[in-house]
Amino acid sequence: MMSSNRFNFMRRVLGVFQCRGRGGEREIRVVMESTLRNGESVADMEDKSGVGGGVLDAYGEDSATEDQLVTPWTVTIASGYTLLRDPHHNKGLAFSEKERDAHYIRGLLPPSILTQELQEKKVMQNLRSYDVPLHRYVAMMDLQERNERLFFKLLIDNVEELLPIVYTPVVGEACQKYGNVFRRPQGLFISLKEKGRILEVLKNWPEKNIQVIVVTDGERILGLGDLGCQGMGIPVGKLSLYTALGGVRPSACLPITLDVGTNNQKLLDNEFYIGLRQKRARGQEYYDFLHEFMCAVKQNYGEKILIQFEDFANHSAFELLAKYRTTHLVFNDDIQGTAVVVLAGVVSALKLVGGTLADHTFLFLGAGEAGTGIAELIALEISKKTNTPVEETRKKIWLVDSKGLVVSSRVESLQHFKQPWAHDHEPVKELLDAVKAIKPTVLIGTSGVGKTFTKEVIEAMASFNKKPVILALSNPTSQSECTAEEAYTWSEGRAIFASGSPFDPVEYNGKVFVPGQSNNAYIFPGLGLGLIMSGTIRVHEDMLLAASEALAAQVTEENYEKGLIFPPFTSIRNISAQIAANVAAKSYELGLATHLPRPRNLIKFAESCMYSPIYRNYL
Ligand SMILES: NC(=O)C1=CN([C@@H]2O[C@H](COP(=O)(O)OP(=O)(O)OC[C@H]3O[C@@H](n4cnc5c(N)ncnc54)[C@H](OP(=O)(O)O)[C@@H]3O)[C@@H](O)[C@H]2O)C=CC1
Ligand SMILES: CC(=O)C(=O)O
Ligand SMILES: [Mg+2]
Repeated sequence: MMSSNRFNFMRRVLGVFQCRGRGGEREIRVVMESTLRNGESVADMEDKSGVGGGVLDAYGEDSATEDQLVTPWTVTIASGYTLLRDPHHNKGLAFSEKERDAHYIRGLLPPSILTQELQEKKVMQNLRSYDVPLHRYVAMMDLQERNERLFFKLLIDNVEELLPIVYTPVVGEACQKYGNVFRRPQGLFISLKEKGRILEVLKNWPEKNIQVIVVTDGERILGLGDLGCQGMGIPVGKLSLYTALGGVRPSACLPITLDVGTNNQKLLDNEFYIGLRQKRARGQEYYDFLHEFMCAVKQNYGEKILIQFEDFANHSAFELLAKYRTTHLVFNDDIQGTAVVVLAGVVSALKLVGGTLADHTFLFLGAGEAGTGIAELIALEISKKTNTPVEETRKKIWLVDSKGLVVSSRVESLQHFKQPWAHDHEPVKELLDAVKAIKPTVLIGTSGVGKTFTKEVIEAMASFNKKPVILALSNPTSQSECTAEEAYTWSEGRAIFASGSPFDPVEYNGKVFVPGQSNNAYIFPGLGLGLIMSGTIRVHEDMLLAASEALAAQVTEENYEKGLIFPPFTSIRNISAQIAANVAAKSYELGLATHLPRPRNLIKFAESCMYSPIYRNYL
């Protein structure tokens, strides 16, 4: 039944496009015909989706019933100079002779025709010639604004080299200097000035079929603090990873910065600051503004729009997540995405250090979003695996904040998210003393403060652990609790180390150690794809555990031999497909998926959803 519906749907699409006979539409017709010509059965087609840029009921015409009103959209075709200026369609020197004639671009380009591969080689060569990392960032942003497919091809093919540019650490510097590097809008800026008109502002964004929003209010950008409106670099960077690492179509991604002011006086005094020049709105004014935003997003894009909260300060992050998790498809990357990646890393580390999760003792420096988020997911996983109440499994997890060890005598003055971690213990002020008192097997840095894992701290960890697990998660590199070199040297080459921002391999005593990157970038692209492709309406904690399991399963013997607890980013698209499939499977199991019927092979389905950056041929 479904097979013939899908088949009819395709026939109908063909009919519409043929009778209109417009160039841009003929392109879609060809895609459809070649799909059918590949000899795949109609049943195979059910395992494919339009999420990745193929077939979508973009204008709602196909899903509308006969008595519903639809907007009579017309498609205008970009040609000539406009085509060269349109980043979605521009191919630069890769336009063929035929395309140059058909689209009125002859003479607007020099005569040479390059392949996409040669263009890629040229851009990489140019990028590598810049010594200043920020210049590479600006060059990448320029490319994204000029030729989107080439940008994503570069990012996908050179992920380990370019991730540190478009993402941490360089994106951190870009945010600090965003006023200087800002060129063209890459997302929506919604400020307090737009209060009461947020829906109207959303409608100004040119793309209509948005599937994922990454939103920040800029108050805790990486470990760099309040960068106000200049935090925009983060949603832009995260969403470029949604496409490059997770295969979500770029046109379905919308970066948003909510500008509610900043308490960063340096920015307020900076003549190039791009945001509102006022102190942050707090309390009712802030939450009313956020509520208007959340309602407007749902009204404009529907129930299944995924909203990723990013780099909010913890005093709003926990509250927003708690408030909207039951009414919207939301997840907080810093609390939940980080937890998923770290749980996967710790589970893989067990292969190297032995024991089960329940056998280990965890100590965190930093009891905020990342710290308590990770702690809670580890406690939940142990609880599920050992059938022990989570109140019990929390007892082997300890946290240190800026005032020292989180203990029961402090409970009255602790923020609510720290309270479950206030165990009975005498007060301990310093991390080193806490390490000596608790004797953790796993030490995790989520403080946002660099250089806090001192020589003494690492040596103490190495004194009672054969293989201490040390995760310095704070970003960017300047805020990392220690460097890879410090971890390996001070532990005499015994540490199992990973960090939030990348470090180069380290040679110690004639052996090369390859540090892993423990970053939520492993998770949110695949998790998001899994939610989108299954039409999931709410995020459930079991989906987080499913994502974590999928990531841990991707670590190979070869990786372990190098001391790695994460697979390399070079296989991230495959990893994302596995994560997406596991997440979607859980969603179907929980009855939270609306894309029905459930595709039989979820991995194949995830792969078929993924955006490809290869140029299309224009007729
Ligand atoms: N690798 C990854 O994937 C991710 C990394 N991160 C990084 O983690 C860091 C923290 O983020 P997040 O948890 O959201 O931030 P929060 O602000 O929510 O938490 C920071 C925590 O660190 C504590 N802290 C601050 N200074 C010190 C200090 N000198 N000694 C001990 N504790 C201290 C704070 O204590 P108090 O509560 O007393 O103020 C707070 O508990 C950032 O650098 C961020 O980039 C975040 C998400 C993902
Ligand atoms: C990686 C990330 O989300 C952070 O540092 O905030
Ligand atoms: Mg973040």
